[in-house]
Amino acid sequence: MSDKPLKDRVTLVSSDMLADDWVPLVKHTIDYERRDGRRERLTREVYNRPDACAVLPYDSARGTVLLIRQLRLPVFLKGDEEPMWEACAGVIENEDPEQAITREAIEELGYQLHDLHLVTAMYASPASFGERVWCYTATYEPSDKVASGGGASGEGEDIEVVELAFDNAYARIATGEITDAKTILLLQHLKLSL
Ligand SMILES: Nc1nc2c(ncn2[C@@H]2O[C@H](COP(=O)(O)OP(=O)(O)O[C@H]3O[C@H](CO)[C@@H](O)[C@H](O)[C@@H]3O)[C@@H](O)[C@H]2O)c(=O)[nH]1
Ligand SMILES: [Mg+2]
Repeated sequence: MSDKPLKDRVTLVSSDMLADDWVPLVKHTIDYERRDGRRERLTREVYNRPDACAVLPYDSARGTVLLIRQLRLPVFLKGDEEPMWEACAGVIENEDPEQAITREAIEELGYQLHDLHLVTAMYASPASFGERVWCYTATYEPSDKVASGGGASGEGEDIEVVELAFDNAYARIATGEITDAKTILLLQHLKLSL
């Protein structure tokens, strides 16, 4: 078996743009040297979504968390027709991840959060997306509500903010109601840290 590092076994041959509307979808052709030394030519399609951030806010005095619900079209089209349960999340624009999640929390939840804690920066679906999601927990209390939340209606966002007892939210993983990976990760992280 080869002990060459991966970077010396991958050669980019070509990159063809298949779509470039919302974000680019690019078909890459590479020459790949397998671990056994054999060479092969592969194609892989990469959907270049930007990095993102997500947050699970927790009020320890009341034992509650804030989640959101909204339409996610790929999920809806697969037949999961209830609004998706998720942690507040958004794309990182020209800002650092903490600034991004602070902004998203005000836009989507209507809350100014405190004690941001980075749990992990994960690749949610690495076969097709280079997108890395910076996942945070945070604290909040009722007096931190500073805006209406709900997302940017001008951009088609229609976000329902739901406050739940943590145990109620956590139980919805087992029932199959909560299926979003970053949300499950954050709820499980909080469960382990309580
Ligand atoms: N025109 C157009 N607009 C889009 C499209 N996809 C998303 N948008 C708009 O782009 C904005 C993105 O909102 P954000 O809050 O920044 O991102 P998000 O949709 O919540 O996505 C976040 O969560 C996803 C699920 O975990 C992540 O995949 C994503 O990277 C990000 O973290 C929304 O206004 C949405 O309407 C599209 O294909 N076309
Ligand atoms: Mg969002």
